[in-house]
Amino acid sequence: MKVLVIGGGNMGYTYAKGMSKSSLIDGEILIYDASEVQTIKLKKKKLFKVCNNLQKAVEEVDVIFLVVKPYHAMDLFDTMKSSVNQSQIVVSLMAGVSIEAIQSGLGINKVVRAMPNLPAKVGLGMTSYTPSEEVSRIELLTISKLLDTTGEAIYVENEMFIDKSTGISGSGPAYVFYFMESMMQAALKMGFSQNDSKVLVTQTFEGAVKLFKESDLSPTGWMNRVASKGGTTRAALDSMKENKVEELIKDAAFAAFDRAVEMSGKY
Ligand SMILES: NC(=O)C1=CN([C@@H]2O[C@H](COP(=O)(O)OP(=O)(O)OC[C@H]3O[C@@H](n4cnc5c(N)ncnc54)[C@H](O)[C@@H]3O)[C@@H](O)[C@H]2O)C=CC1
Ligand SMILES: O=C(O)[C@@H]1CCC=N1
Repeated sequence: MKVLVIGGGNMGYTYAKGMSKSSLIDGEILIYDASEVQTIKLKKKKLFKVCNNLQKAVEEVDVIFLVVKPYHAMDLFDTMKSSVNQSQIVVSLMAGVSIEAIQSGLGINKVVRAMPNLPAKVGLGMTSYTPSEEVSRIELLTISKLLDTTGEAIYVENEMFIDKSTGISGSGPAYVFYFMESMMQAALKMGFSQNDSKVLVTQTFEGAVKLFKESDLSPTGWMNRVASKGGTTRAALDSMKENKVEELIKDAAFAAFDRAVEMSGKY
């Protein structure tokens, strides 16, 4: 199977790199980026066949990944439209661009919409995906195997769940970094060095995630294991409760979901 990735930035490069290890790929992954600077950078990596002619590249492949920013989608569709064909599968990693917009923009039917996340860079990505009805089961299985190369991939029932997973896993790494930054700032304020603050916080996150993954205990169950009655953790958790931190985090995730829905109406 021949695969072309369009848009070789953060996500496009990461997914192309992950997929290039897959035995499903016939030869090298083709990659195209509209920016000359990015094209030079991609060529230096020597991992893919970097293309200069988009139309020619589109005609050569079975599967096309769209990994440009949503606001570049329409221009890209106009450039590609005359080169795509009905047997090709188009996989979009773009937030907030609907399957219908892709089908009508390109004049094709087989579309898989997916929501990736940045930890795919280290093989720990989380991708959700959903197909248009014209994609067969076998074709979907193939696409899911490609997405699996970057971490975990789950099928979701419909596009609303793609927008929902944008609010949880797509944007989610930024919420985790926000929490990490806040804890690092607290550590610095207490007098720890930059380096010690980083180590204290990173190891705490990594350890907590590993504990959680390796057991059936809920997050509340684990919180109760850390917190002693009348102790330090309870003081912190009470402070978070009083400040309604849980509500604020939920609001943030819904703000991202709402924005994804709003964008889908726009593009
Ligand atoms: N960065 C993230 O954490 C996540 C990003 N996404 C989605 O991934 C998509 C790409 O995001 P990033 O990789 O972060 O952006 P990016 O800006 O790093 O990469 C986009 C690339 O597309 C290229 N480009 C622009 N117009 C083009 C065209 N017409 N043809 C070919 N290449 C073109 C740009 O030169 C750039 O290298 C977005 O649609 C975003 O919604 C989804 C989930 C997470
Ligand atoms: O912020 C964005 O729009 C993209 C989608 C999810 C993460 N980054």
